[in-house]
Amino acid sequence: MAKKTSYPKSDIRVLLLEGVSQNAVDTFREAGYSQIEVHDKSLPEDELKRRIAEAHIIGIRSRTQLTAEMLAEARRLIAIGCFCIGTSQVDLDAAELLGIPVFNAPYSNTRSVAELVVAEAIMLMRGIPQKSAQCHRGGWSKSAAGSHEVRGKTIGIVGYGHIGTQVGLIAEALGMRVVFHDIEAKLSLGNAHAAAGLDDLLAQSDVVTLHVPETPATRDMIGASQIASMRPGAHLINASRGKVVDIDALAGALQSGQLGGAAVDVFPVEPKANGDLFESPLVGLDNVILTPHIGGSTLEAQDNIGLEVAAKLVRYSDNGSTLSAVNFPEVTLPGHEGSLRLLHIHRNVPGMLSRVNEIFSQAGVNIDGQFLRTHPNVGYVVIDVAATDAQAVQLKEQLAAIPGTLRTRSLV
Ligand SMILES: NC(=O)C1=CN([C@@H]2O[C@H](COP(=O)(O)OP(=O)(O)OC[C@H]3O[C@@H](n4cnc5c(N)ncnc54)[C@H](O)[C@@H]3O)[C@@H](O)[C@H]2O)C=CC1
Ligand SMILES: O=C(O)C(=O)COP(=O)(O)O
Repeated sequence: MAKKTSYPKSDIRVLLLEGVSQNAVDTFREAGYSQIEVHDKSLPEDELKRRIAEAHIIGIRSRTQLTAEMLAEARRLIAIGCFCIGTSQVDLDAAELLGIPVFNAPYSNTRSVAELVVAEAIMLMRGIPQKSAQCHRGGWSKSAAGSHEVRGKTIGIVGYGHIGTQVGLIAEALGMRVVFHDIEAKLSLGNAHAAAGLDDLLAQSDVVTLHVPETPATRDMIGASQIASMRPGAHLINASRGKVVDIDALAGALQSGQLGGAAVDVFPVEPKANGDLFESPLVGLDNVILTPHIGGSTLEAQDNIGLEVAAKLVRYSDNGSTLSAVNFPEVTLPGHEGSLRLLHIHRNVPGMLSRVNEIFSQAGVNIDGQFLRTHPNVGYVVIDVAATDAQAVQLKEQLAAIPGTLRTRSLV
């Protein structure tokens, strides 16, 4: 009998890195996938190149860099799962042009980051990092000098998205005044209000917290001149991405006392694995809370992320749905029981759909359903047909031969 599916489930290799939750493994197993390789850290570049060449599905967190060069090795890869929120570690455009959708978990660790940030705001405003460091060294300095309640103080949130809004709501419940800055117009939650701009926010905040993604526009968005616009003795929290802050400028401002303190969870360069040496100009500064990129690292968040991203990957692999892909035309698909489903991912050039349909009309095969979405560069069309096994193989080959085709798959 001719082979009807591009990849029967038993042949699909799933590679999960960076200690992705067991929930993800269970989700794949329950869906009938058996070839699941799990690593508790990211892989060195050479090894990753070898492993990714064999994988059909890869799951990573924030450490694994999937550059265009790395993706060029991924000849069999059909989908990428970022088991986190940020996706800047993946070259999303390169993945799209290879016909590979990328999925993430846009909300599952939001609350974990927000709770940590608000706790850090309290710690910083009480001078706890310095006081704790002194006690650890045998010192004792009981004093109220420089210690403040957060009640009535202003928290400035840069990036009022999922995390930023949660921080705002929790901070307001503690009696803080909340101002925010975002490049998009945002609905203010509670009594929060939009600052006139970044400088305005910096000038009125006792604590500034960053919740923007890493983009060309946010790189070094907090440098020496922005720090100079902050209130003398104010505090900075960064649990977004390391490259958003000029870390040398921050270290200078903390040493000089221009800033009162900082809490930093993310760094321009982070160790690849637990146990690797961590180096930063902030090391040794008593007024800084340093954490090893654990904003989203709670058991609750990791369990939810494992379920959410694995379910999206399974759904795409089994059914073709790309709902909530971050780089790809989004198609929500019904089940296709009884039909052959063909997926055709192509460069978005004029005339592609008519070439696709021509193949079915010439083969005398009726189309039961068709779904199309396009992005500026890439189009994704899904065609459900009643076809014999022999027709299925031929149709897929013909679709693959259309110039501009990036990838085809067939699902039964
Ligand atoms: N430390 C950790 O473990 C974690 C860190 N993160 C980081 O936090 C970031 C934010 O996460 P979410 O709130 O879920 O993202 P989100 O996409 O919901 O919100 C980001 C907000 O930033 C705004 N923004 C983008 N560029 C901006 C600019 N140049 N200036 C001002 N605002 C700008 C956007 O309009 C959006 O409202 C993620 O991209 C990720 O890098 C996320 C989870 C865990
Ligand atoms: O969700 C994110 O963007 C994070 O930064 C968390 O990354 P992690 O999964 O802890 O490597």
